[in-house]
Amino acid sequence: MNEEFLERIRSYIPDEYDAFVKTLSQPMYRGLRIQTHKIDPETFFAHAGMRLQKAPFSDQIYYIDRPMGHTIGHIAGLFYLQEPSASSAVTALDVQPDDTVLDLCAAPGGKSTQIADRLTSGFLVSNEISRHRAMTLLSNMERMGVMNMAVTNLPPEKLCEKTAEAFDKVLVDAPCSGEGMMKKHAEAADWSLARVLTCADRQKEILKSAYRMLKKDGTMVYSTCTYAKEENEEVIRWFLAQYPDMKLVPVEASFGRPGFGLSECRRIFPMDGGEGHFVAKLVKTGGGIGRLPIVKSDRPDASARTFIKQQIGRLPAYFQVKGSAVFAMEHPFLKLPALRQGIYVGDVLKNRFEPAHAFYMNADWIDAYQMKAELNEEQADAFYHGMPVVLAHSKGFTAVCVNGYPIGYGKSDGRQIKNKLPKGLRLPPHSHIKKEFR
Ligand SMILES: C[S@@+](CC[C@H](N)C(=O)[O-])C[C@H]1O[C@@H](n2cnc3c(N)ncnc32)[C@H](O)[C@@H]1O
Repeated sequence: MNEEFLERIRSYIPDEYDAFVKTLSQPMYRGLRIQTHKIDPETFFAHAGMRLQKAPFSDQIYYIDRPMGHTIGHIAGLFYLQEPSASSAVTALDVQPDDTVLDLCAAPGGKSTQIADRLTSGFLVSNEISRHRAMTLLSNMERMGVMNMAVTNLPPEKLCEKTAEAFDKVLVDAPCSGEGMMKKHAEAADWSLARVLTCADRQKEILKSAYRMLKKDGTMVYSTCTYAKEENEEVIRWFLAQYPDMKLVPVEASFGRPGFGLSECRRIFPMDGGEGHFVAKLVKTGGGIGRLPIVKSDRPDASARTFIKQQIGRLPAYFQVKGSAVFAMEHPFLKLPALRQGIYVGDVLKNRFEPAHAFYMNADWIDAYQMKAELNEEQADAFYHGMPVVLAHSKGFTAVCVNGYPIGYGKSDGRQIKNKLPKGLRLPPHSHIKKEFR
């Protein structure tokens, strides 16, 4: 481990330095956050046949001691695997069900899916500057079944041209030197002060745009997964000096410990039960109140409307049609260049409608799907390898479920269900769905 880095940690927490060093040779904390829009914790634990120990950073985050990807629960979007202390930032944001929220640095989506789990009539814009990472963000939003959202792939300064003062809540989970993730990422172990300072400059630039997008009386949370003061308290001090109408308020939480010299903030070290996070909460006392740029709803082709009514018994309030593709949600669509808005319902093709995988993953429609084929573990494993499933079922498109939770969809001919799982989501031949958390 880099000596200069360790010396800095010693200067931060002299009394706990030995305890900190000891944590560096221990395994990383792993967390599992239940997506309550899909499943309540009691039902989840009943299916899992076990209990997990709660972590202190948010309501639904638990410790796990083994990898939990490739399990049915994960594939169905019943939970998100998240470093436990990373869930602290959204706790501090205190999202209300009808909030309009911006997650400015959102990929791969741990905090965005956590925010979405707090919203009902509200709306989430999840932005990610890197195209590649934005695609991962989108696939996680689909897996977790988030509907009232836009995934954008814009530099913050471009996004704020379209959405000035439009958000009640803004999360800036800033790119950082990642000192708290050194055990996980080799590049974070390649520590240098120059890198810390470069990150601090970038964080300040991002905050300038974040400020512009926050409404008067809106709340901003700034977070990092690094211990460096230059990227944490010093960035906040700079921000408060630049924008006197931003007021630092206490993160009212029992996790972690106060920031260095800024007691309103929280710092989490590995001795506090997570790999490491910094969280600051600010309120904007000046400025104005803007609006999201909304567009009129489209009217999709009759084949799409008939299909949706058959499948979920009603029509969502808003649609967008782009070429053959139909998207839906319960919030108006935005005039914004986005990778995705709403749920991708499917495509109007010649004489028929072809649904999309995302249509069947919607967290809000789990009880609404009229066609559900229930698979056992063996059938689910075959399905996830792209195979057809031999199962008597009424003809037509159907959600394919385990314990009532969709993991994808297929088309039944009465005796067999043709597999419609997108190729990119299929498991390689030699790996298998793990039996736990089904
Ligand atoms: C700490 S990660 C975000 C993690 C995410 N919030 C989560 O919970 O899954 C920071 C993100 O900021 C993005 N980023 C990098 N440079 C940026 C910039 N100049 N403006 C905005 N975002 C940037 C990175 O690509 C990265 O995905």
